[in-house]
Amino acid sequence: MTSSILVVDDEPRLAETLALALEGGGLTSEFVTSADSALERIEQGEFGLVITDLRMPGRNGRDLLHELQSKRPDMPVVVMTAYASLRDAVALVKDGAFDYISKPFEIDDVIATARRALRLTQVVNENRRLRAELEGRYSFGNLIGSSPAFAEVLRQIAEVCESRATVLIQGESGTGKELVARAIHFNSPRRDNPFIAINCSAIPEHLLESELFGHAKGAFTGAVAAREGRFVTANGGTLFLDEIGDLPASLQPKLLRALQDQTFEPVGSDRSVKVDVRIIAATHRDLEAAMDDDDFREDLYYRLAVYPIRVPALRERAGDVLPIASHFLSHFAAEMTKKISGFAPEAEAALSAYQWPGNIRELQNAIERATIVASQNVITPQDLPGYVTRAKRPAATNPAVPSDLDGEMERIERDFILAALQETDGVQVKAAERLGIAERSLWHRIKKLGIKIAKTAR
Ligand SMILES: Nc1ncnc2c1ncn2[C@@H]1O[C@H](COP(=O)(O)OP(=O)(O)OP(=O)(O)O)[C@@H](O)[C@H]1O
Repeated sequence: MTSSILVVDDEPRLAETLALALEGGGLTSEFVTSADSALERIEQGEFGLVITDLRMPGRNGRDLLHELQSKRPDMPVVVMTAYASLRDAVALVKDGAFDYISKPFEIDDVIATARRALRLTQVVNENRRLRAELEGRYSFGNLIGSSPAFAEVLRQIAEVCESRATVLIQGESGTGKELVARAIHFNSPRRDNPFIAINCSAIPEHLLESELFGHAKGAFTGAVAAREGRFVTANGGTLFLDEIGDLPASLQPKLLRALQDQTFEPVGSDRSVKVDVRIIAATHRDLEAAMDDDDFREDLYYRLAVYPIRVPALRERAGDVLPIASHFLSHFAAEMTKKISGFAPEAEAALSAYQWPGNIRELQNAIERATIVASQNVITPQDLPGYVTRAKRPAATNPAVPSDLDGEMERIERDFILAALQETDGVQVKAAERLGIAERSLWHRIKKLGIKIAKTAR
């Protein structure tokens, strides 16, 4: 038990009395009478605190502290000493002991010190547990997918995670861009420092600057106190700028400078702040098209895209649909305590055939809903949303190898765009939504493919 205390004193009577007194205070404790037996005991059991006498024959309290610092760096050690060697005890606290107790002591003081030390152990353990959980959650193991398109993403994560290079993650909504960013952070040397995410499109323009860079007291109405921005909160770690394509033009130069020099001034302040932050940005927008339209600064784009990663849409990694669906099914079935063993073959066929314009997020929602409505021990097509089972697509078994891949791809793209426009009566915003792409990107494709839209249909 990590809340147990080990008392070490060469005077057996004193050691026993202290151990009993601690027990009397509601704490668990044991005692030993030498540093050697203490080390042996610690090897066998879990202790949350060691209280040791300083002067002992053989290895003394100082030796024990040093030994524990290398073997169990998180274990707090409290040293006890008679008044005459108080200076030594104070020196040991500077050296890393948690605290000291001078003999003779008041037992209540010892209990209070022990409680404080045990609380520290608890916090350290809790922190370690949470970190292990987070690392587990974002380790590569939880990024599901083995299709060639996704394997390339995993390879890129592994390649870039060790460096501090700025990464630009591009991909449609719901493809897992944030998960990729987290995987990079939690596999980087910065993993013990914060991962801070901010969505540039969710915060009004006038607040975004202070959100990112902080503000001085009185910088604007309502700024009653100075506040640190996300750049400072993320110091030493990673700042994830989601939807960077929506960063207002007015803030782009300031971000560029922060990226170049790791320096900026909080709003309303002329004092520069220097930070050490790794930037990972993501967008579902076509930034190159935005650059062409002068919506996004070219210099900022190149600063961000030092290492670009493109996360494929789910329809480009069709082989991953069923493994990801099964992952979500086990998750939701466990959460809802339902016994569902898998998918009926017809349900699998429907899931595989559907295009998933909303990508993994759409798949996740569909599986959550299916788990709720399922009445058998497998998911049947009736449990899936109607638009999934109704969607028709020719079976892609043994497709003929085209002699002109580019032409063929354009034909497929044109067919999908025309179908979406037809379904949405030519309303481009809706068609783009249906296809899971930005309206601007749809417009570019329409232009590129020379698709003619009837005048009435816009
Ligand atoms: N490879 C994967 N394996 C398992 N789950 C995934 C994977 N990729 C994404 N997910 C899950 O899909 C959901 C959407 O992922 P995420 O939020 O990272 O997407 P996004 O691209 O950042 O979306 P948006 O652009 O809308 O912000 C999340 O619940 C995430 O856990």
